[in-house]
Amino acid sequence: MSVLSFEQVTISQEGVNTLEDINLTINEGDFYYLIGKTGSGKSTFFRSIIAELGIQSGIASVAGYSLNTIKRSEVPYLRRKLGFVFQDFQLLTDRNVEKNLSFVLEATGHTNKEEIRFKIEEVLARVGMSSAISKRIHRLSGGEQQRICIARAILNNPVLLLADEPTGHLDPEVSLEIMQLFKELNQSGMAIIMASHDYNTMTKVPGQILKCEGGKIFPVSSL
Ligand SMILES: Nc1ncnc2c1ncn2[C@@H]1O[C@H](COP(=O)(O)OP(=O)(O)OP(=O)(O)O)[C@@H](O)[C@H]1O
Repeated sequence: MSVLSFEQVTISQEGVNTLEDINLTINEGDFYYLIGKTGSGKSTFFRSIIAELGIQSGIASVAGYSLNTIKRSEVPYLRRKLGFVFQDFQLLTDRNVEKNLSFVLEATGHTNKEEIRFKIEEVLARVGMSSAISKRIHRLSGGEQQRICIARAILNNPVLLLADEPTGHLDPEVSLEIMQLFKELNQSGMAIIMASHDYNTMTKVPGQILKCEGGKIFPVSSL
């Protein structure tokens, strides 16, 4: 099943076309690296997927929502079907792991305490961090913090996970562990698009590659 479909899509910012004529279909279970130089448009692409930037022309849908006709009031529902992982962990460092995760669930409309606890335990098990539930974020290593970010991203069981340089601040060994975790999530059916400059890791955890260059996004067969 397709989780993202872009047909002849153009995205502009302040009257200038940043990305043009994007044709791309991403299906459940796909794993894509998104490569490209600084300023080539990777963030622009992500921002269009989450409906932060509108589509100038073409036809686009993500997770069952048309980006051409989506209403502002529907955007939070679209985003609940997506997960985000960034280079900067963006965790509440003075709170514990459970609070960081319950915060997201409460913000997305969950009120049942037992259900919240159950979901948190479930995602922590998936990222191998069950024993950290009561630990404060600042006591965790960089790799552990990134695992918590991934747990946070999958709380609502997204169909598509967007990761922007998720290993950018991690050493090679820890990066590889994090990549293995992404691979496991992907094997469970979650589609993933990961912007990355980490070619070393990419050779060890292979995926399909999209290149962002000259205002276009297109598949390439090698780095
Ligand atoms: N708010 C904006 N208004 C106008 N142009 C913008 C805006 N934000 C970004 N751009 C331009 O869009 C182009 C793509 O930028 P974008 O941030 O998407 O690149 P990127 O590939 O994500 O870069 P990086 O790897 O540094 O994150 C750049 O030329 C940038 O100057």
